[in-house]
Amino acid sequence: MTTKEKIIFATKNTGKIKEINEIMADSPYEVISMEDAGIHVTIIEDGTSFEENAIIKAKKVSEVAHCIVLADDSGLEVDYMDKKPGIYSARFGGEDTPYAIKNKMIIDHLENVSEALRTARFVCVIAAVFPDGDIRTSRGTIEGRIIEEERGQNGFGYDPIFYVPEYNCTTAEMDRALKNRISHRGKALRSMKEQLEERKS
Ligand SMILES: O=c1[nH]c(=O)c2ncn([C@@H]3O[C@H](COP(=O)(O)OP(=O)(O)OP(=O)(O)O)[C@@H](O)[C@H]3O)c2[nH]1
Ligand SMILES: [Mg+2]
Repeated sequence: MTTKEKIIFATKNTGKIKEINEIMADSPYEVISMEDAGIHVTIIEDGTSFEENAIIKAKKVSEVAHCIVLADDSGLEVDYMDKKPGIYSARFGGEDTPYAIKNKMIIDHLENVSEALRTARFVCVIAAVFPDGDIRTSRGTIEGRIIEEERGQNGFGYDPIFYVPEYNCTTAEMDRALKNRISHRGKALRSMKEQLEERKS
């Protein structure tokens, strides 16, 4: 039996952990959450881009880990809101505010805005920090638009209001495998998997 190389994922978001485990299931790595690795550090996300924040998270955990550390910084860019909430997506409307209310705030911002102007995208940047200090990043996006009411129960966060025209449904209405195949996180993580393999060879 070959043992898989351990990777720690520096996130506290259970929605992300679920998707990351699904996307990394067929990889030669065993992905462990920060919590399962017994790492409890406070991370201040004071970067000005997804890239900076992803690196801040991975570096912070890397200080107390002895293996590759990955981190995900992601968010929703709504074009009509000047790409907000963007890197502030988790904090938009208050960190502990339920997503039903956050989603309603975005819907209200876009009241009477025509379909053509309701474009948005999810962005995900994955950072890897290696034990030797090397740093890599990868980015994935998915384009869609904000609809006028929540639809669907899957996924997390803003998924119920993020409609993907090609599939005629929101990312909360998609089955998990489809979301992982086409999502910002799926794309960024698969590209990171390739970088991890390249670095090995
Ligand atoms: O509906 C969604 N479907 C997604 O697929 C998705 N990906 C990101 N987001 C939003 O962007 C924030 C990330 O902020 P974020 O990268 O700082 O993560 P976080 O604070 O939740 O956890 P951590 O990884 O920092 O510990 C999240 O909380 C969500 O609001 C998503 N919403
Ligand atoms: Mg965060």
